[in-house]
Amino acid sequence: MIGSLATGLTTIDQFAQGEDCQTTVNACRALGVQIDQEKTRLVVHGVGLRGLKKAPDPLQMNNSGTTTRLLMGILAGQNFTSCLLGDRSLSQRPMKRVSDPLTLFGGEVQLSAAGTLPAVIRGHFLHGANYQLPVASAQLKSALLFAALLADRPSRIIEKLPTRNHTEIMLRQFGADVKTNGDREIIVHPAKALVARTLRVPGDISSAAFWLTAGTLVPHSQIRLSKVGLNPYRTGILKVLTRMGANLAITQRPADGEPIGDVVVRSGHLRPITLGPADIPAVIDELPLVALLAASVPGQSSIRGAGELRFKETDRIKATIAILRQLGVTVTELPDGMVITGKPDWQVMDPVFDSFGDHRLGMMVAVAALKAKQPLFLANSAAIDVSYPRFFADLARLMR
Ligand SMILES: O=C(O)C1=C[C@@H](OP(=O)(O)O)[C@@H](O)[C@H](O)C1
Ligand SMILES: C=C(OP(=O)(O)O)C(=O)O
Repeated sequence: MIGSLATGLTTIDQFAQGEDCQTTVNACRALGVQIDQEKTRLVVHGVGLRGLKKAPDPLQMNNSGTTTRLLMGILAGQNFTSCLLGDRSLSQRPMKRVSDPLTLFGGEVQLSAAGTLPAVIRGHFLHGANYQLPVASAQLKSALLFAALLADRPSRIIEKLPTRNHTEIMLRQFGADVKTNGDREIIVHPAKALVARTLRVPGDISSAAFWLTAGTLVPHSQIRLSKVGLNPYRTGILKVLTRMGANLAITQRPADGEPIGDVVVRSGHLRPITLGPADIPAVIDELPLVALLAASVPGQSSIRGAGELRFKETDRIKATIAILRQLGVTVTELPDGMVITGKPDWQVMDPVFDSFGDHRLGMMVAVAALKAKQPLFLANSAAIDVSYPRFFADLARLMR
C-alpha cells in the first residue's frame, strides 16, 4: 500500500501469498496502480501520495480488516469518492473506530447504521489533528498515520498501549517524517512525496507461531524457523513461551529496518501462564495458540484484557473456548478473556472441528491434532488460505 503512494518502483521480495495480501494488491490495482506480480515478488509502480484514481466499482475487501482500515485513512485524503465492501465476516466488524477519528482530520466516511461496512468515503483535503486512541489497535493507528501524511499540518497520535509499529518503520524507510516520543506518542508531518525502495518482508511471526506451538507440544520435536520478523511489538509469543518454560533458542540477524532472526524450538514441559492487558497487543493474533498451550498444562492459566479478540474474523474468545471444550478441557469464559484448567491428555468430545471461517482457528485445530490421541477432522479448512495457503504443505514437510 505504501509502495503505491511512493514515487517510482518499489520492489517487495518474499511477498506473502495469502488471500488478505492479494486483497491489498487487487485494491491497489483497482485504484490505478500497476503491480507486476511474480511468485513471491511484487514490483509496484507507485503513483504518488494523491495519484490514486477513482475505482470503477466498489472495492472488494473480502475478509481483510487490515486492508480495509488502512485504506480508509488513504482514501479519506484523495480527491474522489470510494466505496468499500466486505464479505460476511468483515461486514460485521467495527469500523466506527476508524471513521470517527478520521472526521477530526476533516475526513468524511459514511458507514451502515451498525457502524460497519459498506463504507462510502468522500475524499477531502485533510487537516492535522491530535488524537488519543481509545483502543489498542495498530490498524486504527496506521489509518490515522496515512491520513496525517496527507494533511496540511503535523498530527499527534497517542496510543492506549504500544502496538506493532510496522507502518511507522516502513513510512520512515520511504522518507516520511514520523517521530516517536516514548512508545505511545507519534508525531507525523505531512509528506510532499514518498520515495520508492526495495523491501524484503521478514517471515511472519504470527505464521511461525503455529510451528513454535507444534514444536513445543509434540514430543521429540526440533524445528528451525529462519528469517522470522522479530519486531518487539510482535514477539509476545516468544515471551509467553519463555515464561511458560518452553525450549527456544533465538538468534538475531543483522537488519536495517525490521528486526529479523532465527528461532529453534524443541519440545518442552510447560507451566501455566497469567496474561494481563499490557501483555496482549504483542500477542493478540497468537492468543488462540496460547490458550492451546495452556490447555495442555496441568493447573490454571488465565488470559485477561483481550476483549479485542471478540472483533476479529470471528469472536475468537468464544471460538477458542468452543475448540478447547471440544478437546475436553475446562474453560471459563470472561468478558475479556478466559480461565483455562489444562491437562496433559485431552478427551476429545467430538472429532469434527470447525474453523469458524477463521484462518487462525483452523490452524490452531491442526496443531491440536498433532497432540491429540485420535484423528481430528476440520470443517471449513479453506479459511486458512487467508494468511497461510502453504500451511498444510509445510506441515507435511515437518511430518516426514
Ligand atoms: O496492523 C495489522 O496488520 C494488524 C493488527 C492487529 O489488529 P488490531 O491492530 O486492530 O488489533 C492484528 O490483530 C491484525 O491481525 C493485523
Ligand atoms: C490478518 C488478520 O486479520 P484482519 O482481518 O484484521 O486483517 C489476522 O487475523 O491475522
